[in-house]
Amino acid sequence: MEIDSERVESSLWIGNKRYRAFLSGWYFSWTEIDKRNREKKTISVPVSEVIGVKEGRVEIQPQKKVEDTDLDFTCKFLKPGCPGSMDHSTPNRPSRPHQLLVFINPFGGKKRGKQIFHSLVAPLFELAGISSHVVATERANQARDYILKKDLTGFDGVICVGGDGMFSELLHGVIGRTQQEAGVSEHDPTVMLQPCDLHIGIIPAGSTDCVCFTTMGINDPVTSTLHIIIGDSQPLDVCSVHYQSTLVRYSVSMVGYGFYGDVLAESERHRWMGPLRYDYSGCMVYLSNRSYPGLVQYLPADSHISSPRDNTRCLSGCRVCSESKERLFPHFESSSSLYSANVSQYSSELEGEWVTVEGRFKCISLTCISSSCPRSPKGLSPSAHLADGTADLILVRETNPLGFLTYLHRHTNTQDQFDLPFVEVHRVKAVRFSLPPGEEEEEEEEEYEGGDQEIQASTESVLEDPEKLCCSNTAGHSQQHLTGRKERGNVTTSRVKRRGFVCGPCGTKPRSVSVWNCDGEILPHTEISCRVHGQLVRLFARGIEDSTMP
Ligand SMILES: Nc1ncnc2c1ncn2[C@@H]1O[C@H](COP(=O)(O)OP(=O)(O)OP(=O)(O)O)[C@@H](O)[C@H]1O
Repeated sequence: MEIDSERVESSLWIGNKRYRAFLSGWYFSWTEIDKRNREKKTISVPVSEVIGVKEGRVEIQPQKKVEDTDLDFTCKFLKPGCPGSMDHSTPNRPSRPHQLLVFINPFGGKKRGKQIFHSLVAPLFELAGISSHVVATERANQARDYILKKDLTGFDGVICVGGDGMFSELLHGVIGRTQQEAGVSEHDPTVMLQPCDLHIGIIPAGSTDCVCFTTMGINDPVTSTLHIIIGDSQPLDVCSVHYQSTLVRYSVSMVGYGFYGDVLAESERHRWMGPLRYDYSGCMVYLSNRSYPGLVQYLPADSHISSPRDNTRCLSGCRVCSESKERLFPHFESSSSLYSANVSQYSSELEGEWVTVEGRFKCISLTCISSSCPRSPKGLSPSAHLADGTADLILVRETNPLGFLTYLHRHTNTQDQFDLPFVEVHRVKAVRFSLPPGEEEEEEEEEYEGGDQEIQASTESVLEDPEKLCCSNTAGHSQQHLTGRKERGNVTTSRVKRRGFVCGPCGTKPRSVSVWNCDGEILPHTEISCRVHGQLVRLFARGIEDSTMP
């Protein structure tokens, strides 16, 4: 073996073939040598993409097997060109995590969370020398509360093994904790939230896994694990949803009113059906052919930078996202913390002229990301960016059932869902929704003093009778309600007027007010405001690579 300060060289045998191997600071390469000492093909792997090296012959899958032989070693690496392997031009060298906090939802998706973690993820973590503290959740919101309250010293990231609901728990925990530590109020919609240093990793084990699919291009636990191990870092925009001056929830994938709100409300009534309930409820709500009056105000994003109809895709190393960093963090200075200190408390991102749109809508959706999933590979807004500080606002006006079906169907094929006369899409930085005059929510002063059980009970009563959804103030399970309750002793709840006549194929009463579906949770308020926080959190991900593009 030859050693100099730059590189190490040695001969190597793989099976009965001889190779010459080189190890430099950045790359590990091996070149096959034939019997006449001629060099053949070279394989080169960036050292940053080596998962781990162990003495002996080691197999991990389908079962762990170690053959302890003196002269052998096993090197596991990301195969070049595979999902997760690094494009050599990728500028930032990631720093690898050493210790991770893992939350497994044993009941998410097909209830395979524990099995997925122990058979596919844990052996790779072990090989990579990553230690993990594993918590199998016993109740909803346990992961969020753990992140908010426990000592997280030493952890380089938090991982969820579950679906979008579990991701949302981690999102709320990480953002909430970061703001608590920075002394920033989450409730003030004008304040610039502190970006979060603690990375979030997603091992898909849910029903939809939309956030994982949108940020990786694939729902595959091993690919996700490899991104975590090599410490990939993908910033992500987050939308905060407020009711008056109270934070209600954070959202990444969808805040939807009308059709999407009604489908969620309907599906909650049919939980016993399992995942089938979404298809069933989708049909029922579609057949009821509802539309709702609304007054939408939005703050447009700079249309010179990008547009939701520019036919681009946000891919790994996206130029729009990387150039947005300077705009979003003008006072950024590199330091131990990602964007620490010196950030102005108030964002200039909220400057500009608001645009107002009034009408009747089949649905209104706001999404920070494309929100793709295996059933809708292009997603709600195919050209949305992961980290440009904007969201796409999609307004689908009242139309005939066939027109709306065409709109829905185009999410599943290659046709442009925005190329329809009743659909408009805008790239925005903030949105406000209110009911037009005459349709307002009637405010009734009611003491909001419920505990968890009361929230649960009120939710259940609403689910028994979906009509209550339009007149009740169902609280979701968000941190904001729980923490907010302490601060606001006298928050008013709202009741909403509705019209009482029967129509529609499923015989339900048409309502003048729908509900908001915020990443799969029903919001307790109708008149909300939303604001996009650019690059607020970081995922162990790299964005979608060309090779994995859906
Ligand atoms: N032990 C538990 N018991 C009951 N609910 C739980 C538990 N752990 C987590 N949860 C809640 O279950 C909800 C759904 O879980 P998860 O998102 O993992 O799966 P899913 O709903 O099947 O997938 P998706 O959200 O992708 O559709 C989450 O909102 C989470 O808060």
